Amino acid sequence: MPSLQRKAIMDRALYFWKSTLPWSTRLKGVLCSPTRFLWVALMLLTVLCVAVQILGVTRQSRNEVLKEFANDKLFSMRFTIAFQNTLTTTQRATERQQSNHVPLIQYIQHLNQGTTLRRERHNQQSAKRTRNIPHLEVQPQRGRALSVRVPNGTPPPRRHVSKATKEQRQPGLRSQVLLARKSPSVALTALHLPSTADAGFAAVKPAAIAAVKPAAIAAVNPTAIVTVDRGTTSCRPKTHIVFLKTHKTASSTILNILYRYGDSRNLTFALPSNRHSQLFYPLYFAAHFVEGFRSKAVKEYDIMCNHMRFMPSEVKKVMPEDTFYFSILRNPVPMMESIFTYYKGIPAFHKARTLDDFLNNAWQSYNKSQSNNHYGKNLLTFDFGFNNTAIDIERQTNLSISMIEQNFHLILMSEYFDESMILLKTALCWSLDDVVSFKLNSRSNRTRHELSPETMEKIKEWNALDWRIYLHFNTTFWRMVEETVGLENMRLEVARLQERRKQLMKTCVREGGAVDPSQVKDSALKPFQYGAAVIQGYNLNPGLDNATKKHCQDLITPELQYTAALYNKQFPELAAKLGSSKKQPVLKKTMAWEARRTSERERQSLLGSPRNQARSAYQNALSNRTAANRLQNVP
Ligand SMILES: Nc1ncnc2c1ncn2[C@@H]1O[C@H](COP(=O)(O)OS(=O)(=O)O)[C@@H](OP(=O)(O)O)[C@H]1O
Repeated sequence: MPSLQRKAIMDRALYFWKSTLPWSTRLKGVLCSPTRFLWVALMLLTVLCVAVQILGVTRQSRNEVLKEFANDKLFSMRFTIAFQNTLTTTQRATERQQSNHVPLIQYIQHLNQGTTLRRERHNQQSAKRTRNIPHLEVQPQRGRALSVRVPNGTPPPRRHVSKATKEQRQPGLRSQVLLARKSPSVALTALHLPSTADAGFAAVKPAAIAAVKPAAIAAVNPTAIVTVDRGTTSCRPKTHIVFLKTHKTASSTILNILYRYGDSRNLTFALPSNRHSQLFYPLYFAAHFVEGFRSKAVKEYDIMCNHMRFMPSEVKKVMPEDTFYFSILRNPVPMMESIFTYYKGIPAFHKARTLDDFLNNAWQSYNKSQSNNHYGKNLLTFDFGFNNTAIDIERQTNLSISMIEQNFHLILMSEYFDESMILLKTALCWSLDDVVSFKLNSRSNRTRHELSPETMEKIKEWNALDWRIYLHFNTTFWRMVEETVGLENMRLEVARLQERRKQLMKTCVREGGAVDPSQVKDSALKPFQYGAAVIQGYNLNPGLDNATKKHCQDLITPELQYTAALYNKQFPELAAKLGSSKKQPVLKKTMAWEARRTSERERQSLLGSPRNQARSAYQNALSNRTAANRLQNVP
């Protein structure tokens, strides 16, 4: 290119460069131009895009790190934490006194979840660790009665107390019942079994107590109730009580004892809301199931005792910290026979003609997801809040026992009902009259069935969790008897209790005992009839003075009627509202429906007598369902 031409091009470029507007002027131009919004939008969009990109990259890299962490560490950490919570509750009993709620929810949820091998291994290790924890309060010693002297003004170690209770604030020596920590592993061979457990399940005679060999009891190292020397000061009756009402364990009779005690002293019951008779069983208990809890209408509850599926952290939200927790177990063999008759309508039992039929097929056909089938397997385990269909029996048993011992002060035995009442009155500092009762909710002999030894074995296998828990607490029960009341003293106390019951029965009851529902004259006193069972009731003697009549009537009032009466007493306004707007408290519809589905043919075969006798028994039972019964929930 000629140099002149090249110079001309350069001059033109220089001119163009010099003649263009400065940046600020150009920017001004852009911002003031009609398309300025477009430019601003484009700019913002660009910034946004860049920001999203940066965020994406950061997140991705963080996820990578977390995934790696979760794979390697988090899984085992979760269970370590869960078990550390358990260990902490055990180990740091003193610290727990400052805390209202033991962190048990995760633990129980964990127990109820399905298991993997990895979890199993970890759990076994943790269970072992739990077993090895020394107890902080009292170390039970073999063959020696335990006593702890509490000096003046020093609060004794307690399980659920964070602040000094009324009792503790009182100077002087007091009576306390403390739960000594024990090993959940049970020497099954050394257990004292009820002599009648496998042979007809008759009530145990007091003589059986004397037959208990202290050596057999001392061979295990179970939970022990430890009485604290009370010196000259008499103990103060406990009025803060939780009774976990298990099913078919004589729990309605205990409920009646608690109802009468609380009713006569105007104590406040933590009753189910909306005039239900149960605390929304089989759901896990939640604090808001209790009437007056959410609305804060009740300041303090004294007694909680209706059917529930136990959830300790929620119960503790409702009940005071110095609450006494107790429950009752029954030999799973006779218990299963009772359950099969009473809950004949549940899907698991529906097709089985007999209990043997059910047990022969249960391992293949039992469907745990069908509603109400929990009644058919390890019902005690279920009621205490654990997984009733767990596969690892050993592990689940150990954990259940451990948890029960951490949460309950006393576990009673249905087979030793009278002995249980003496233990209870000792633990609660009640009088003998406070624990006298008549047997409630018992079946007519017509609806009982003898079990063969083979069937008994099948039941133990099918309910292996309940069976082991029962064996364990049967042992601890006798250990408690020995260490708190003493065997000889127990025999005397039981005799006094039985004598008192006999007197009362003579005063109160017309036929001298329970009769079939068809013969109960006062419909308000007829017990609820359910499934294929014929539940007996009582008739009052005529001509009783008002005070005696009231006392006698309370003794024989069935659960549903008494619960409704207490609700009406505690919540008159709500009861009035429910009475007018909702005549029927919410029925457990599924259960009622399933009960109806049980065919008459099955009922007849269950009643076990000739066809016409069975039919008339069934018709009697049906015709005796009172209006009150129809309105209430299934117990
Ligand atoms: N005092 C005493 N001693 C021993 N056994 C007793 C006592 N009171 C009730 N029972 C028997 O307990 C069975 C009823 O249990 P529940 O009241 O817990 O049943 S329910 O879950 O509330 O429906 C029921 O058992 P079955 O008769 O075998 O069904 C009652 O007979």
